[in-house]
Amino acid sequence: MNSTQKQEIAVLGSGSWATAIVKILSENEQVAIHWWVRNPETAEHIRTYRHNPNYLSDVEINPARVVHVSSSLPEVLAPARWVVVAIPAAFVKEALSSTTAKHWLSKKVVSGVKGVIPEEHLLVTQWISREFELAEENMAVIAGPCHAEEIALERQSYLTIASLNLAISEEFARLMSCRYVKASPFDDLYGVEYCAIMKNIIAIACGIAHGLGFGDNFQAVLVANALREMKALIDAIYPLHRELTHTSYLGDLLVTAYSQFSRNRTFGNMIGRGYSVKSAQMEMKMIAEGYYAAKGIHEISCHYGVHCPIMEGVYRILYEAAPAKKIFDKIRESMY
Ligand SMILES: NC(=O)C1=CN([C@@H]2O[C@H](COP(=O)(O)OP(=O)(O)OC[C@H]3O[C@@H](n4cnc5c(N)ncnc54)[C@H](OP(=O)(O)O)[C@@H]3O)[C@@H](O)[C@H]2O)C=CC1
Ligand SMILES: O=C(CO)COP(=O)(O)O
Repeated sequence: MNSTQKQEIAVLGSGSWATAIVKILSENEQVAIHWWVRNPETAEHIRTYRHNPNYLSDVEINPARVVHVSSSLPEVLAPARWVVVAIPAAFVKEALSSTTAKHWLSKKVVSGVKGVIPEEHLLVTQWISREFELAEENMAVIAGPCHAEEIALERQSYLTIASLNLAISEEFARLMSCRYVKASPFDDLYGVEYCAIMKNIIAIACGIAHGLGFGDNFQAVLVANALREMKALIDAIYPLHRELTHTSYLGDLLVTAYSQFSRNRTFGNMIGRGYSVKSAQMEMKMIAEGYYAAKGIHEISCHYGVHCPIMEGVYRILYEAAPAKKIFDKIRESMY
């Protein structure tokens, strides 16, 4: 690429994370962003007023970088070399259903999604790679402890760009680095993607514990035990020497487990306080990915025969209406 050529990037999704990614990428004058926003009225609002009306609405959208906002997926994909997916996992299949392999030809795909594709038991990168006939080496994920709300405030944040192909992670990490974001390349694509999914379930567990009246002492032990659980499952699925103290595993778990911005923790807190799943979901304007992930990870851990008492407990509370207090009494006994 010569120095005047732009990096054409499609960003798919119009929630908080897609908006934050658009903001980060817009800091780089070498990029041209084509933004897919599913609702045509929202797209029109962004084109006219340069703000997403529904999420991170204080963020100003820079027209010099965001050159195209559209509800047509084929239109947005056509010019792009990179495609960033930031749609909650439960809706990815439906959202991409208007496209075929020909729309994705030669693209490099970066997933910002932290969830499993329902019923498929596949990570988002695996599903996209299979569905649109892309090599796994052309896939990457954006991970790390980073809440969209803090990106809106330009608070110093760290991201990990993981791919089987280090050249891709390095190139995209450069595009995602700016004054308030340091993005680093990494090679454990599937380990990072699985951990990012599991930490959302653990955050729900932390929220439930808080809602039930447990304190910080209990939560610290819950998180430490949960980290071992995550390691046992990921090592069974993708055996590899990995230090879970890396920012993209432990850091991501900590921010979601403890942050005031965490959707999953907020959702869990309501469950612990006695809300039904339906009423807690209705209270939330945003998506708690851990709700869907609890089912996917339950099925995957059963398949691999790995005992995950904390994540399993969350699954039983959310999907089998098991009483939270009873499940947490058992978890309390089993932890050390
Ligand atoms: N928020 C964050 O800080 C971070 C989020 N992530 C991940 O990013 C992904 C996206 O989450 P996030 O941006 O937070 O989500 P939000 O809760 O902010 O937004 C929800 C998004 O889901 C869309 N949506 C709702 N229902 C449907 C549907 N039926 N079909 C298609 N789309 C639908 C909404 O579209 P509409 O507005 O049109 O209804 C909206 O764009 C998740 O996997 C999350 O884990 C990762 C890192 C940080
Ligand atoms: O996946 C996310 C951030 O990593 C979003 O979930 P939380 O808002 O629960 O942290």
